Amino acid sequence: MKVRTRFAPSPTGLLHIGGVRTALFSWAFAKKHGGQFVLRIEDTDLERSTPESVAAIMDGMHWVGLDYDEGPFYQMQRMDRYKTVIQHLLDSGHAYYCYCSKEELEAQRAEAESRGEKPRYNRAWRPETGKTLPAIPSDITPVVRFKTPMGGSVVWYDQVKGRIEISHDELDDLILARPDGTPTYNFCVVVDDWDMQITHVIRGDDHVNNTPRQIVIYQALDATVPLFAHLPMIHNDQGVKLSKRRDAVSVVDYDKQGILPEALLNYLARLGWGHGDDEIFSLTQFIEWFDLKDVSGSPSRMDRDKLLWTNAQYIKAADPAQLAARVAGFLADKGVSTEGGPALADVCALLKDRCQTLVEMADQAEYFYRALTPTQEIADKHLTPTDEERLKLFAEAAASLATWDAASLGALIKEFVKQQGVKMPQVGMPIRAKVCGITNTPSVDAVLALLGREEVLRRLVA
Ligand SMILES: Nc1ncnc2c1ncn2[C@@H]1O[C@H](COP(=O)(O)OP(=O)(O)OP(=O)(O)O)[C@@H](O)[C@H]1O
Repeated sequence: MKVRTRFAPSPTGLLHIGGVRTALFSWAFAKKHGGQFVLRIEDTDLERSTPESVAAIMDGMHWVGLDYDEGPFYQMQRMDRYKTVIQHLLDSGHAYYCYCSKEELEAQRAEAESRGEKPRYNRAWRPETGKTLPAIPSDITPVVRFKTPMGGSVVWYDQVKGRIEISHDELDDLILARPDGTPTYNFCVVVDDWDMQITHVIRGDDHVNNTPRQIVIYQALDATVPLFAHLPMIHNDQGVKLSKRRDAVSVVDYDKQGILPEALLNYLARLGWGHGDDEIFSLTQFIEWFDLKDVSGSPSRMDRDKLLWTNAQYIKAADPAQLAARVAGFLADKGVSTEGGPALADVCALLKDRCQTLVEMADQAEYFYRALTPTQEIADKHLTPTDEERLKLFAEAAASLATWDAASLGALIKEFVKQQGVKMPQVGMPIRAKVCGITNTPSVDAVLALLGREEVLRRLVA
Protein backbone atom coordinates (compact mmCIF):
# COMPACT_ATOMS: atom_id res chain seq x y z
CA MET A 1 0.00 0.00 0.00
CA LYS A 2 1.40 3.35 -1.03
CA VAL A 3 1.10 5.86 1.81
CA ARG A 4 -0.82 8.98 0.80
CA THR A 5 -1.44 11.87 3.18
CA ARG A 6 -2.90 15.29 2.70
CA PHE A 7 -3.11 18.81 4.07
CA ALA A 8 -6.53 20.34 3.61
CA PRO A 9 -6.75 23.95 4.75
CA SER A 10 -9.70 26.21 4.12
CA PRO A 11 -8.72 29.45 2.36
CA THR A 12 -10.45 31.67 4.85
CA GLY A 13 -7.45 33.59 6.17
CA LEU A 14 -3.72 33.34 6.57
CA LEU A 15 -1.73 30.16 7.09
CA HIS A 16 -0.65 30.09 10.73
CA ILE A 17 1.97 27.93 12.36
CA GLY A 18 -0.61 25.58 13.89
CA GLY A 19 -1.64 24.61 10.37
CA VAL A 20 1.95 24.41 9.20
CA ARG A 21 2.90 22.09 12.09
CA THR A 22 0.01 19.83 11.12
CA ALA A 23 1.06 19.97 7.47
CA LEU A 24 4.66 19.21 8.46
CA PHE A 25 3.73 16.00 10.29
CA SER A 26 1.52 14.87 7.43
CA TRP A 27 4.28 15.68 4.91
CA ALA A 28 6.99 13.96 6.97
CA PHE A 29 4.88 10.84 7.37
CA ALA A 30 4.44 10.56 3.59
CA LYS A 31 8.14 11.18 2.96
CA LYS A 32 9.20 8.66 5.56
CA HIS A 33 7.15 5.94 3.90
CA GLY A 34 8.10 6.87 0.35
CA GLY A 35 4.54 8.02 -0.16
CA GLN A 36 2.79 11.07 -1.53
CA PHE A 37 1.55 14.26 0.03
CA VAL A 38 -1.48 16.00 -1.43
CA LEU A 39 -2.62 19.60 -1.01
CA ARG A 40 -6.35 20.18 -1.08
CA ILE A 41 -8.01 23.55 -0.72
CA GLU A 42 -11.35 23.25 1.06
CA ASP A 43 -13.01 26.28 -0.46
CA THR A 44 -16.69 25.48 -0.17
CA ASP A 45 -17.33 28.22 2.38
CA LEU A 46 -18.04 30.76 -0.33
CA GLU A 47 -18.57 33.64 2.03
CA ARG A 48 -15.22 33.30 3.78
CA SER A 49 -12.97 31.80 1.08
CA THR A 50 -10.83 34.24 -0.89
CA PRO A 51 -8.19 33.94 -3.64
CA GLU A 52 -5.86 35.97 -1.37
CA SER A 53 -6.09 33.24 1.26
CA VAL A 54 -5.33 30.57 -1.35
CA ALA A 55 -2.25 32.60 -2.32
CA ALA A 56 -1.29 32.96 1.36
CA ILE A 57 -1.46 29.18 1.83
CA MET A 58 0.68 28.52 -1.26
CA ASP A 59 3.20 31.22 -0.29
CA GLY A 60 3.46 29.84 3.22
CA MET A 61 3.93 26.25 2.06
CA HIS A 62 6.50 27.39 -0.47
CA TRP A 63 8.42 29.52 2.03
CA VAL A 64 8.81 26.72 4.56
CA GLY A 65 9.57 24.26 1.76
CA LEU A 66 6.70 21.82 2.24
CA ASP A 67 6.36 20.61 -1.32
CA TYR A 68 3.34 18.58 -2.37
CA ASP A 69 3.25 15.76 -4.87
CA GLU A 70 -0.29 16.40 -6.04
CA GLY A 71 -2.66 19.33 -6.03
CA PRO A 72 -3.71 21.83 -5.17
CA PHE A 73 -7.15 20.33 -5.66
CA TYR A 74 -10.08 22.64 -5.11
CA GLN A 75 -13.34 21.36 -3.71
CA MET A 76 -15.31 23.92 -5.70
CA GLN A 77 -14.09 22.21 -8.86
CA ARG A 78 -15.41 18.85 -7.71
CA MET A 79 -19.09 19.71 -7.30
CA ASP A 80 -20.25 17.34 -10.05
CA ARG A 81 -18.46 14.47 -8.40
CA TYR A 82 -20.11 15.18 -5.01
CA LYS A 83 -23.51 15.33 -6.66
CA THR A 84 -22.91 11.97 -8.34
CA VAL A 85 -21.97 10.37 -5.03
CA ILE A 86 -25.00 11.87 -3.28
CA GLN A 87 -27.21 10.40 -5.97
CA HIS A 88 -25.50 7.06 -5.47
CA LEU A 89 -26.20 7.20 -1.72
CA LEU A 90 -29.83 8.07 -2.42
CA ASP A 91 -30.14 5.21 -4.90
CA SER A 92 -28.56 2.72 -2.54
CA GLY A 93 -30.84 3.71 0.35
CA HIS A 94 -28.11 5.29 2.45
CA ALA A 95 -29.51 8.79 2.09
CA TYR A 96 -32.95 10.32 1.87
CA TYR A 97 -34.72 13.58 1.19
CA CYS A 98 -35.89 15.47 4.24
CA TYR A 99 -38.63 18.09 3.82
CA CYS A 100 -38.59 19.43 7.37
CA SER A 101 -39.13 23.16 7.43
CA LYS A 102 -36.86 25.51 9.32
CA GLU A 103 -39.69 26.14 11.79
CA GLU A 104 -40.15 22.44 12.47
CA LEU A 105 -36.42 21.97 13.07
CA GLU A 106 -36.42 25.01 15.31
CA ALA A 107 -39.31 23.60 17.33
CA GLN A 108 -37.53 20.22 17.66
CA ARG A 109 -34.40 21.99 18.84
CA ALA A 110 -36.28 24.08 21.40
CA GLU A 111 -38.08 21.04 22.71
CA ALA A 112 -34.85 19.04 23.10
CA GLU A 113 -33.23 21.97 24.86
CA SER A 114 -36.14 22.35 27.24
CA ARG A 115 -35.61 18.68 28.19
CA GLY A 116 -31.90 19.41 28.64
CA GLU A 117 -31.04 17.14 25.70
CA LYS A 118 -28.81 17.62 22.66
CA PRO A 119 -30.80 19.13 19.76
CA ARG A 120 -31.57 16.34 17.38
CA TYR A 121 -33.57 15.88 14.18
CA ASN A 122 -36.59 13.64 14.83
CA ARG A 123 -35.97 11.60 11.67
CA ALA A 124 -39.51 12.17 10.46
CA TRP A 125 -38.47 11.71 6.84
CA ARG A 126 -36.16 8.78 7.41
CA PRO A 127 -37.52 5.87 5.39
CA GLU A 128 -37.92 2.61 7.30
CA THR A 129 -39.69 -0.58 6.31
CA GLY A 130 -43.32 -0.37 7.25
CA LYS A 131 -43.16 3.36 8.04
CA THR A 132 -45.44 5.79 6.24
CA LEU A 133 -43.71 9.04 5.39
CA PRO A 134 -45.55 12.38 5.61
CA ALA A 135 -47.00 13.92 2.46
CA ILE A 136 -44.38 15.91 0.56
CA PRO A 137 -45.01 19.63 1.08
CA SER A 138 -45.03 21.65 -2.11
CA ASP A 139 -43.32 24.72 -0.66
CA ILE A 140 -40.15 23.05 0.70
CA THR A 141 -37.00 22.22 -1.22
CA PRO A 142 -35.57 19.21 0.57
CA VAL A 143 -32.14 18.61 2.00
CA VAL A 144 -30.46 15.23 1.58
CA ARG A 145 -29.72 13.47 4.83
CA PHE A 146 -27.47 10.54 5.54
CA LYS A 147 -29.19 7.49 7.00
CA THR A 148 -26.91 6.94 9.95
CA PRO A 149 -27.01 3.32 11.16
CA MET A 150 -29.00 2.80 14.35
CA GLY A 151 -27.60 0.82 17.28
CA GLY A 152 -23.97 -0.23 17.43
CA SER A 153 -21.06 2.16 17.29
CA VAL A 154 -18.17 3.51 15.27
CA VAL A 155 -14.75 2.41 16.42
CA TRP A 156 -11.41 3.54 15.13
CA TYR A 157 -7.85 3.17 16.31
CA ASP A 158 -6.55 6.66 16.23
CA GLN A 159 -2.82 6.67 15.49
CA VAL A 160 -2.30 9.30 18.17
CA LYS A 161 -5.20 8.99 20.59
CA GLY A 162 -5.69 5.24 20.61
CA ARG A 163 -9.03 3.43 20.43
CA ILE A 164 -12.08 5.65 20.15
CA GLU A 165 -15.64 4.38 20.14
CA ILE A 166 -18.69 6.53 19.49
CA SER A 167 -22.21 5.17 19.63
CA HIS A 168 -24.24 5.56 16.42
CA ASP A 169 -26.97 7.05 18.57
CA GLU A 170 -24.72 10.02 19.22
CA LEU A 171 -24.72 10.86 15.53
CA ASP A 172 -27.57 12.72 13.89
CA ASP A 173 -28.72 12.00 10.36
CA LEU A 174 -26.18 14.36 8.84
CA ILE A 175 -27.24 16.73 6.07
CA LEU A 176 -25.25 15.79 2.95
CA ALA A 177 -26.71 18.40 0.61
CA ARG A 178 -28.41 21.70 1.35
CA PRO A 179 -31.68 22.74 -0.33
CA ASP A 180 -29.69 24.38 -3.15
CA GLY A 181 -27.87 21.09 -3.72
CA THR A 182 -24.50 22.20 -2.36
CA PRO A 183 -22.77 19.41 -0.47
CA THR A 184 -21.70 19.81 3.16
CA TYR A 185 -18.26 19.69 4.70
CA ASN A 186 -18.07 16.21 6.26
CA PHE A 187 -19.42 14.62 3.12
CA CYS A 188 -17.04 16.40 0.72
CA VAL A 189 -14.07 15.45 2.87
CA VAL A 190 -14.99 11.76 2.66
CA VAL A 191 -15.42 11.83 -1.11
CA ASP A 192 -12.13 13.70 -1.50
CA ASP A 193 -10.12 11.44 0.76
CA TRP A 194 -11.66 8.42 -0.93
CA ASP A 195 -11.02 9.67 -4.48
CA MET A 196 -7.55 10.90 -3.61
CA GLN A 197 -6.78 7.50 -2.08
CA ILE A 198 -5.64 8.99 1.18
CA THR A 199 -4.39 6.21 3.41
CA HIS A 200 -3.67 8.29 6.53
CA VAL A 201 -5.81 11.26 7.44
CA ILE A 202 -3.43 13.27 9.62
CA ARG A 203 -5.12 16.43 10.87
CA GLY A 204 -5.66 18.56 13.94
CA ASP A 205 -7.76 17.12 16.75
CA ASP A 206 -10.27 19.91 16.23
CA HIS A 207 -11.60 17.41 13.66
CA VAL A 208 -11.96 14.47 15.98
CA ASN A 209 -15.73 14.93 16.27
CA ASN A 210 -16.05 14.80 12.51
CA THR A 211 -14.38 11.41 12.25
CA PRO A 212 -17.26 9.12 13.33
CA ARG A 213 -19.59 11.09 11.05
CA GLN A 214 -17.18 10.52 8.19
CA ILE A 215 -16.50 6.84 8.92
CA VAL A 216 -20.18 5.92 8.60
CA ILE A 217 -20.24 7.54 5.17
CA TYR A 218 -17.16 5.56 4.06
CA GLN A 219 -18.92 2.40 5.20
CA ALA A 220 -22.06 3.27 3.28
CA LEU A 221 -19.94 3.86 0.18
CA ASP A 222 -18.15 0.57 0.70
CA ALA A 223 -14.94 2.56 0.60
CA THR A 224 -11.79 1.64 2.49
CA VAL A 225 -11.71 3.65 5.70
CA PRO A 226 -8.32 5.38 6.02
CA LEU A 227 -6.33 5.44 9.24
CA PHE A 228 -6.81 8.58 11.29
CA ALA A 229 -4.25 10.48 13.33
CA HIS A 230 -5.51 13.49 15.28
CA LEU A 231 -2.71 15.79 16.26
CA PRO A 232 -2.89 17.98 19.34
CA MET A 233 -3.50 21.67 18.84
CA ILE A 234 -0.96 24.43 19.11
CA HIS A 235 -2.15 27.10 21.47
CA ASN A 236 -1.37 30.79 21.60
CA ASP A 237 -0.05 32.71 24.64
CA GLN A 238 -3.50 32.70 26.17
CA GLY A 239 -3.72 28.92 25.99
CA VAL A 240 -6.34 28.80 23.24
CA LYS A 241 -6.09 27.14 19.83
CA LEU A 242 -4.19 29.24 17.33
CA SER A 243 -6.75 30.22 14.77
CA LYS A 244 -6.68 32.37 11.70
CA ARG A 245 -9.80 34.12 12.90
CA ARG A 246 -8.08 35.21 16.10
CA ASP A 247 -4.32 35.09 15.70
CA ALA A 248 -3.17 37.21 12.82
CA VAL A 249 0.29 35.67 12.59
CA SER A 250 0.89 34.29 9.15
CA VAL A 251 3.75 31.89 8.63
CA VAL A 252 5.37 34.30 6.16
CA ASP A 253 5.44 37.00 8.84
CA TYR A 254 8.24 34.97 10.37
CA ASP A 255 10.20 35.58 7.19
CA LYS A 256 9.82 39.31 7.76
CA GLN A 257 10.99 38.81 11.34
CA GLY A 258 14.22 37.22 10.15
CA ILE A 259 13.41 33.64 11.10
CA LEU A 260 14.92 30.99 8.83
CA PRO A 261 12.30 28.61 7.41
CA GLU A 262 14.42 25.60 8.33
CA ALA A 263 14.62 26.85 11.93
CA LEU A 264 10.86 27.37 12.04
CA LEU A 265 10.26 23.82 10.80
CA ASN A 266 12.72 22.42 13.35
CA TYR A 267 10.93 24.36 16.09
CA LEU A 268 7.52 23.18 14.88
CA ALA A 269 8.70 19.57 14.69
CA ARG A 270 9.30 19.74 18.44
CA LEU A 271 5.81 21.03 19.13
CA GLY A 272 3.95 17.90 20.06
CA TRP A 273 6.62 15.43 19.02
CA GLY A 274 10.00 14.52 20.39
CA HIS A 275 12.98 12.27 19.87
CA GLY A 276 14.71 12.02 23.22
CA ASP A 277 16.43 15.26 24.10
CA ASP A 278 17.24 16.14 20.50
CA GLU A 279 16.44 19.78 19.82
CA ILE A 280 18.29 20.62 16.63
CA PHE A 281 18.06 18.25 13.69
CA SER A 282 17.80 18.40 9.93
CA LEU A 283 14.60 17.73 8.04
CA THR A 284 16.13 14.52 6.71
CA GLN A 285 16.77 13.42 10.27
CA PHE A 286 13.26 14.40 11.28
CA ILE A 287 11.74 12.37 8.46
CA GLU A 288 13.80 9.37 9.50
CA TRP A 289 12.82 9.68 13.18
CA PHE A 290 9.21 10.75 12.80
CA ASP A 291 6.61 8.30 14.00
CA LEU A 292 2.98 9.00 14.84
CA LYS A 293 3.32 6.95 18.00
CA ASP A 294 5.69 9.58 19.40
CA VAL A 295 3.21 12.40 18.90
CA SER A 296 2.02 13.74 22.23
CA GLY A 297 -1.65 13.70 23.07
CA SER A 298 -1.68 17.10 24.71
CA PRO A 299 -1.61 20.56 23.19
CA SER A 300 1.58 22.62 23.00
CA ARG A 301 2.01 26.30 23.50
CA MET A 302 3.78 28.53 21.03
CA ASP A 303 6.96 29.68 22.80
CA ARG A 304 8.62 32.59 21.05
CA ASP A 305 11.82 32.41 23.14
CA LYS A 306 12.32 28.80 22.15
CA LEU A 307 11.75 29.70 18.49
CA LEU A 308 14.36 32.46 18.75
CA TRP A 309 16.80 30.10 20.42
CA THR A 310 16.29 27.55 17.63
CA ASN A 311 16.73 30.26 15.02
CA ALA A 312 20.00 31.36 16.66
CA GLN A 313 21.32 27.80 16.42
CA TYR A 314 20.52 27.75 12.70
CA ILE A 315 22.11 31.14 12.11
CA LYS A 316 25.24 30.01 13.91
CA ALA A 317 25.52 26.91 11.74
CA ALA A 318 24.61 28.62 8.45
CA ASP A 319 26.92 29.31 5.56
CA PRO A 320 27.81 33.05 5.71
CA ALA A 321 27.25 33.47 1.99
CA GLN A 322 23.71 32.15 2.33
CA LEU A 323 23.07 34.38 5.32
CA ALA A 324 24.39 37.32 3.33
CA ALA A 325 21.94 36.65 0.52
CA ARG A 326 19.08 36.96 3.03
CA VAL A 327 20.51 39.78 5.15
CA ALA A 328 21.06 41.89 2.01
CA GLY A 329 17.28 42.20 1.66
CA PHE A 330 16.85 43.46 5.22
CA LEU A 331 19.66 45.99 4.74
CA ALA A 332 18.10 47.18 1.50
CA ASP A 333 14.79 47.66 3.35
CA LYS A 334 16.64 49.95 5.75
CA GLY A 335 18.08 51.86 2.81
CA VAL A 336 21.61 50.60 3.48
CA SER A 337 23.79 49.91 0.45
CA THR A 338 26.61 47.42 0.90
CA GLU A 339 28.50 48.75 -2.09
CA GLY A 340 32.03 49.83 -1.34
CA GLY A 341 31.92 48.22 2.12
CA PRO A 342 33.27 44.89 3.32
CA ALA A 343 31.88 41.70 1.77
CA LEU A 344 28.54 41.06 3.47
CA ALA A 345 29.38 37.36 3.83
CA ASP A 346 32.42 38.30 5.94
CA VAL A 347 30.27 40.57 8.08
CA CYS A 348 27.72 37.76 8.54
CA ALA A 349 30.50 35.34 9.46
CA LEU A 350 31.55 37.75 12.20
CA LEU A 351 28.03 38.36 13.50
CA LYS A 352 26.45 34.95 13.20
CA ASP A 353 27.24 33.77 16.71
CA ARG A 354 25.51 36.72 18.30
CA CYS A 355 22.17 37.14 16.52
CA GLN A 356 18.83 35.48 17.08
CA THR A 357 17.25 36.74 13.89
CA LEU A 358 18.34 38.02 10.50
CA VAL A 359 16.71 41.35 11.34
CA GLU A 360 19.03 41.63 14.32
CA MET A 361 21.93 40.68 12.06
CA ALA A 362 21.02 43.39 9.56
CA ASP A 363 20.78 45.90 12.43
CA GLN A 364 24.23 44.92 13.61
CA ALA A 365 25.67 44.85 10.10
CA GLU A 366 24.57 48.42 9.43
CA TYR A 367 27.63 50.14 10.94
CA PHE A 368 29.88 48.29 8.51
CA TYR A 369 28.26 50.28 5.71
CA ARG A 370 27.49 53.64 7.25
CA ALA A 371 28.73 55.45 10.33
CA LEU A 372 26.10 55.54 13.04
CA THR A 373 25.73 58.41 15.46
CA PRO A 374 26.12 57.17 19.02
CA THR A 375 23.27 57.88 21.42
CA GLN A 376 23.79 60.60 23.97
CA GLU A 377 24.12 57.97 26.67
CA ILE A 378 26.92 56.18 24.81
CA ALA A 379 28.66 59.47 24.00
CA ASP A 380 28.48 60.63 27.63
CA LYS A 381 29.89 57.36 28.83
CA HIS A 382 32.53 56.52 26.26
CA LEU A 383 33.36 59.64 24.28
CA THR A 384 34.46 62.10 26.95
CA PRO A 385 37.16 64.67 26.01
CA THR A 386 39.76 62.30 27.54
CA ASP A 387 38.46 59.43 25.39
CA GLU A 388 38.53 61.63 22.28
CA GLU A 389 42.16 62.62 22.97
CA ARG A 390 43.08 58.97 23.39
CA LEU A 391 41.28 58.02 20.20
CA LYS A 392 43.35 60.56 18.25
CA LEU A 393 46.53 58.94 19.57
CA PHE A 394 45.19 55.55 18.69
CA ALA A 395 44.36 56.71 15.17
CA GLU A 396 47.96 57.85 14.72
CA ALA A 397 49.27 54.48 15.87
CA ALA A 398 46.80 52.63 13.64
CA ALA A 399 47.73 54.74 10.60
CA SER A 400 51.25 53.40 10.68
CA LEU A 401 50.37 49.76 11.29
CA ALA A 402 52.28 47.60 8.80
CA THR A 403 49.61 44.98 8.19
CA TRP A 404 45.88 45.70 8.63
CA ASP A 405 44.48 42.47 9.96
CA ALA A 406 42.79 41.29 13.16
CA ALA A 407 45.97 39.82 14.67
CA SER A 408 48.06 42.96 14.10
CA LEU A 409 45.20 45.19 15.30
CA GLY A 410 44.79 43.02 18.39
CA ALA A 411 48.48 43.34 19.20
CA LEU A 412 48.39 47.09 18.55
CA ILE A 413 45.41 47.64 20.87
CA LYS A 414 47.07 45.58 23.62
CA GLU A 415 50.24 47.58 23.31
CA PHE A 416 48.28 50.86 23.26
CA VAL A 417 46.34 49.90 26.43
CA LYS A 418 49.62 49.16 28.19
CA GLN A 419 51.22 52.33 27.02
CA GLN A 420 48.21 54.42 28.16
CA GLY A 421 48.20 52.69 31.55
CA VAL A 422 44.45 51.98 31.33
CA LYS A 423 42.26 48.90 31.20
CA MET A 424 41.13 47.25 27.94
CA PRO A 425 37.51 48.55 28.07
CA GLN A 426 38.77 52.13 28.38
CA VAL A 427 40.15 51.78 24.87
CA GLY A 428 37.84 49.16 23.40
CA MET A 429 34.55 50.86 24.26
CA PRO A 430 35.46 54.33 22.96
CA ILE A 431 36.75 52.77 19.72
CA ARG A 432 33.45 50.95 19.31
CA ALA A 433 31.42 54.04 20.17
CA LYS A 434 33.40 56.20 17.74
CA VAL A 435 33.75 53.77 14.84
CA CYS A 436 30.52 51.78 15.09
CA GLY A 437 28.21 54.15 16.94
CA ILE A 438 27.20 51.26 19.25
CA THR A 439 29.14 49.35 21.88
CA ASN A 440 27.57 45.94 21.45
CA THR A 441 29.86 44.60 18.71
CA PRO A 442 32.11 41.59 18.15
CA SER A 443 35.77 41.95 19.17
CA VAL A 444 37.20 45.34 18.20
CA ASP A 445 40.18 43.97 16.29
CA ALA A 446 37.94 41.83 14.05
CA VAL A 447 35.54 44.72 13.42
CA LEU A 448 38.32 47.18 12.56
CA ALA A 449 40.03 44.62 10.32
CA LEU A 450 36.85 44.11 8.35
CA LEU A 451 36.00 47.79 8.08
CA GLY A 452 39.40 48.53 6.52
CA ARG A 453 42.07 51.03 7.43
CA GLU A 454 40.78 53.95 5.42
CA GLU A 455 37.25 53.81 6.78
CA VAL A 456 38.39 53.26 10.37
CA LEU A 457 40.79 56.22 10.29
CA ARG A 458 38.13 58.39 8.68
CA ARG A 459 35.65 57.56 11.44
CA LEU A 460 38.21 57.86 14.26
CA VAL A 461 39.00 61.45 13.40
CA ALA A 462 35.49 62.49 12.43
N1 LIG B 1 -3.84 25.68 16.27
C1 LIG B 1 -3.67 24.61 15.54
N2 LIG B 1 -2.76 23.67 15.89
C2 LIG B 1 -2.58 22.56 15.14
N3 LIG B 1 -3.24 22.30 13.99
C3 LIG B 1 -4.16 23.19 13.59
C4 LIG B 1 -4.42 24.39 14.34
N4 LIG B 1 -5.37 25.09 13.69
C5 LIG B 1 -5.70 24.37 12.60
N5 LIG B 1 -4.98 23.22 12.54
C6 LIG B 1 -5.08 22.18 11.51
O1 LIG B 1 -4.64 22.72 10.28
C7 LIG B 1 -5.41 22.19 9.21
C8 LIG B 1 -6.03 23.32 8.40
O2 LIG B 1 -6.95 24.00 9.21
P1 LIG B 1 -7.86 25.21 8.76
O3 LIG B 1 -7.49 25.70 7.43
O4 LIG B 1 -9.26 24.83 8.99
O5 LIG B 1 -7.41 26.35 9.80
P2 LIG B 1 -7.98 26.86 11.19
O6 LIG B 1 -6.96 27.75 11.81
O7 LIG B 1 -8.48 25.68 11.96
O8 LIG B 1 -9.17 27.77 10.83
P3 LIG B 1 -10.15 28.52 11.79
O9 LIG B 1 -9.85 29.97 11.62
O10 LIG B 1 -11.44 28.08 11.23
O11 LIG B 1 -9.89 28.06 13.21
C9 LIG B 1 -6.41 21.25 9.86
O12 LIG B 1 -5.89 19.94 9.82
C10 LIG B 1 -6.49 21.73 11.28
O13 LIG B 1 -6.85 20.69 12.15
